[in-house]
Amino acid sequence: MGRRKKIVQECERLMDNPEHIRNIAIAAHVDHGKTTLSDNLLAGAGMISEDTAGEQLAMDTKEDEQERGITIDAANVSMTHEYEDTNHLINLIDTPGHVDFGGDVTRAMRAVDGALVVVDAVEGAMPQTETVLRQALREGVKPTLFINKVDRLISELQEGPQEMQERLMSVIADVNELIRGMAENMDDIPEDWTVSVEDGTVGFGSALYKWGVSMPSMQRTGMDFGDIMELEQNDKRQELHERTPLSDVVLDMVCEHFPNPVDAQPRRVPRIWRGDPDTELAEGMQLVDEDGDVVFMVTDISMDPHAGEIATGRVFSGTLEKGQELYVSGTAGKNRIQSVGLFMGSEREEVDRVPAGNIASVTGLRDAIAGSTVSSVEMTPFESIEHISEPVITKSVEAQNMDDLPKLIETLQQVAKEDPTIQIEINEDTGEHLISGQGELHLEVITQRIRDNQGIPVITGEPIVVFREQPQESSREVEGQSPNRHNKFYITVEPLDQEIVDAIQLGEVSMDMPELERREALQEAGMDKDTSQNVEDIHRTNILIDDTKGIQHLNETMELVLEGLQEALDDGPLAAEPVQGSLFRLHDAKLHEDTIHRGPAQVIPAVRDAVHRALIDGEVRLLEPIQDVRIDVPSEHMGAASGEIQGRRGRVDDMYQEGDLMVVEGIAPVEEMIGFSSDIRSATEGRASWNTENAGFRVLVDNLQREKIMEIRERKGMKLELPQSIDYF
Ligand SMILES: Nc1nc2c(ncn2[C@@H]2O[C@H](COP(=O)(O)OP(=O)(O)OP(=O)(O)O)[C@@H](O)[C@H]2O)c(=O)[nH]1
Repeated sequence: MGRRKKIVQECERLMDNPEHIRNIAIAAHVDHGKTTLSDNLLAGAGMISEDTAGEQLAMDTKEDEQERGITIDAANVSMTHEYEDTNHLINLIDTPGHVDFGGDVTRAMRAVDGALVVVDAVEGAMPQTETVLRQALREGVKPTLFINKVDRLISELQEGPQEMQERLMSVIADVNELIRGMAENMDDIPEDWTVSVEDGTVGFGSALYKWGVSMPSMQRTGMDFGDIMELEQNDKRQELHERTPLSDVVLDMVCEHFPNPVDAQPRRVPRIWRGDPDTELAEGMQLVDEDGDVVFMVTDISMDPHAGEIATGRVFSGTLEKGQELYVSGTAGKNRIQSVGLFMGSEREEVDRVPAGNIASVTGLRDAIAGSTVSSVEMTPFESIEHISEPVITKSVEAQNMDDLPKLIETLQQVAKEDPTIQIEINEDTGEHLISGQGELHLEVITQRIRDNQGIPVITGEPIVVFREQPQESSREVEGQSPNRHNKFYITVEPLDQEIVDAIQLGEVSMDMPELERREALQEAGMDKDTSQNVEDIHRTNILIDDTKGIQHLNETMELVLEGLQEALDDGPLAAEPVQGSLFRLHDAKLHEDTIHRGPAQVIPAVRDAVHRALIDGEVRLLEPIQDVRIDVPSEHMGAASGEIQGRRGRVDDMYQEGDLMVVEGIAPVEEMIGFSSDIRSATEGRASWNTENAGFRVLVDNLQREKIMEIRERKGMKLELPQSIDYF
């Protein structure tokens, strides 16, 4: 029997014993070495050869990932590891580090109970380190730390023991400060989730040279830091690897410090599922009961040329088997499982069954999307997976040949299914479709995959940024009238407090939650009690409050009112961009006695009209997406680097020295950052490394408002005039 088959068999044997399972993700800032580390673990588990680990990048399976040298899709692998004389099953997900693919990280966290956060010893904790820690904690996933590239401190930077120790301690202190800050507001996160060398939740080493150490490993092998420095300095890396192999150190840490599903699920389930806790179904999830009802959360959808669409995710209860007919949340009817499997890096191995507590990949769930709840009985779905960042950039895609149009539409629908951080607008009339995503690279990768993998020649437009509209002040009460003049709505708007906007964005407040819970969450975010009791709708990050009393027929008309509100908010009054962060109050309404005269054709335009008028009266402005920018450069290029931010309508907030480099930090509009990569490279002779992170939306400066609004209106084929009563620019 082949080695691989043996590993699969061993995995199957261990799947029924949740105490010996660990579901983990490896996450980090881009280029800190996750994929090289994962390769080491695969080699340690005997799945790829020791020699090629780190060169082969077994987890970056797609051609474009190998070409670009970065991870784009999260990849799964199941492996076994012997710890304290017991074999353990480890289901591991390697996640992308580039900010554009953050959606994959968020989804991966739903499937796992532990996150190994990798930090580059030289660069230290970086913006993406903070983001992945936040993503982990929000899902109730326990972090541990691996400080990578320690070889560089020794061989390249030639640091002495004292200096090196100080640097490593400061990385640990930074990571702990982040964890403490985030966990402060999360009641169910245990206090001891900070990491420390002493308790073995921190490892150090070099993924490239395949060695690693931790306090327990040093005690076991008898090696200390002095031995390591000596071997590394004398280029005896092979010996170092043999005496203290990275994979053993990390996998021991995983088995010792990450919770198994039996420990994790009772804590995690209440955080991610709001169904009735006193049911058999809930009990099945709490106990990781393989004989319970099937509950499977899909965290990833991918396409396999042979097997078709594969849904990967976490089995929280019951056992997945071929032939089962399962409900898929948000869709009618059931889907039938065609096959059940495990991922072994790029390849999927079919197995007979996958019980609770494991990560499974199944085919046949044609209605599932990333985020679906799949179950044997109808149930409250899991909380939706909140993505930290909204799409900020859009590109149009058109098929070069009209004959390809149906295939292109199908492919775009598939893309939307696989990646919820993408938004797709399909326009069958013009054939010009819009893809919105997290950044230039995100869209580039998707369009390239449509071209290369699907073989559809497409024409793409220039990337354009996504805007928002928001009122800046409280409006007066305005009236909106129906075309037949028999129905009237009286509305005001005011800007919504940022704290409430954040709570909506983080999923802490939603219309899906029980009313009492929602009220409390809103009050906690600063809303007064009366207002919180009258919330009628939350759409995007806008709230409608019903302040009316005893108006006849309003209840039965409310659905149409909400439809009008939502339409008005999806296409704001300035440039038909989405409205955000506003609070509307319905003060009064006059409705016609007869239903016939207060149908959709009357009520929807009346409300839409009132909403837009209120926004205009509330000094609505265009908002543009901005990014935090951090550039690391040698000091002689510091001026050029800060110039690159300032020259883009940006602002430099801080400049300081870190090691032998200068760090320039600031913010700049996403629109101006298009093309930044090549400009910064040439401005600094390729010596800069940089990182950008989406940082929400900001009001566009006044002197660009009119110009930008007109530009967008023209692009959308709207009338080239400002909406009535906007004469204040
Ligand atoms: N010197 C040194 N280089 C390393 C080490 N680990 C990784 N690298 C190098 O760092 C670069 C990035 O490594 P990857 O493993 O691709 O990093 P990653 O975090 O997976 O990157 P993304 O998946 O793109 O986010 C590669 O050139 C590696 O060879 C290490 O321990 N020491």
